[in-house]
Amino acid sequence: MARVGVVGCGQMGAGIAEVCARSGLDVKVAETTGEALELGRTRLTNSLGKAAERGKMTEEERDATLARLSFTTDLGEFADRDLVIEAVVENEQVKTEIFQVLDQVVTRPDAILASNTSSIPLVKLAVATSRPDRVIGIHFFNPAPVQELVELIPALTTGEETIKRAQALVGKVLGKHAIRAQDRSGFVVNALLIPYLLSAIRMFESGIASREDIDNGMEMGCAHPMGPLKLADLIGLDTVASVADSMYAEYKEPLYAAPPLLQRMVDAGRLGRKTGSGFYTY
Ligand SMILES: CC(=O)CC(=O)SCCNC(=O)CCNC(=O)[C@H](O)C(C)(C)COP(=O)(O)OP(=O)(O)OC[C@H]1O[C@@H](n2cnc3c(N)ncnc32)[C@H](O)[C@@H]1OP(=O)(O)O
Ligand SMILES: NC(=O)C1=CN([C@@H]2O[C@H](COP(=O)(O)OP(=O)(O)OC[C@H]3O[C@@H](n4cnc5c(N)ncnc54)[C@H](OP(=O)(O)O)[C@@H]3O)[C@@H](O)[C@H]2O)C=CC1
Repeated sequence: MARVGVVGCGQMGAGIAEVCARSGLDVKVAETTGEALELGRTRLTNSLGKAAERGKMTEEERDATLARLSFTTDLGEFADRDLVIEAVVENEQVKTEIFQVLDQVVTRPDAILASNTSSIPLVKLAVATSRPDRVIGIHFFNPAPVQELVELIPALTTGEETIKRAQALVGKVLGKHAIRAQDRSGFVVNALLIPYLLSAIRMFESGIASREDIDNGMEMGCAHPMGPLKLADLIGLDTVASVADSMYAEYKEPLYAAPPLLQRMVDAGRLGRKTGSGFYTY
């Protein structure tokens, strides 16, 4: 799998593209507009600069990584890709439409179409294509260049060969640790993490403690690298709400229901770090 396509260059798309290019793969990244592409390119270049500054790679390696990356606003340029990883907004309709387009444009018969979705059932994306045996969830964690884990989520339709190839890519090529989960909304990590984040938001909303005390509680009391409200801001409050909605739709359990404050913050465009304001100001 030498040629990879990444759709979406937001925080996850940029991180996934960086991870793949750092592992020696030829990576093409697609965004909808030139403006979004420039933002994504800057995000990626800054992250590589930080990696070089922190001694995670040499300046030569950084430049070689950048040389393996190309950018486009035309998904038609993905014809020769061996693997495409979709990382656009957590919206089933948008993702389904992208899978339909990818199915048309990616011409290699053995090419795999993967999604970085956090919660949308993979089978829904698989059946939108003519190759449901070659669709799989490859779910990275934020920030992708730093977190070691990747969840592999085969849909009911995914073939064994696709699972084997995805597993080899994640472990041998990208050097990440893969865990397998069934195609149930939230998989392993978000099924545990999202109710925790929602509980913290409910705790804040009901005035039990300040945002700082909630976050310090989990950072200093449980050695989490960041407290739940800071983490929700890192993930993006729109994404947290969408993941909660998908999980609520799947399980109908109150613990997955997005609290009103989360919904109002999304309505207000306070999405966390990516918009400069969420539970904190950045
Ligand atoms: C929603 C979903 O579907 C799933 C999800 O992703 S849920 C979210 C999962 N993510 C988390 O839980 C994040 C929790 N937070 C953390 O892990 C940390 O706070 C953090 C990594 C985000 C930032 O940590 P920090 O210590 O404040 O930042 P920073 O010092 O810049 O970086 C931490 C390490 O990563 C390295 N790093 C940072 N950027 C890097 C890059 N682009 N490339 C390589 N390494 C990098 C740093 O060098 C540092 O490594 P050392 O400890 O060896 O020096
Ligand atoms: N945030 C996180 O911590 C994690 C998120 N995920 C998953 O990764 C995916 C992306 O999340 P994240 O990167 O955080 O979100 P962001 O909001 O940072 O980025 C989403 C990107 O998708 C782009 N986009 C939207 N529609 C299209 C389209 N039709 N074609 C191409 N690009 C498009 C957006 O561009 P524009 O701004 O121009 O609309 C934006 O750049 C989601 O499925 C999410 O659930 C998985 C793991 C962790």
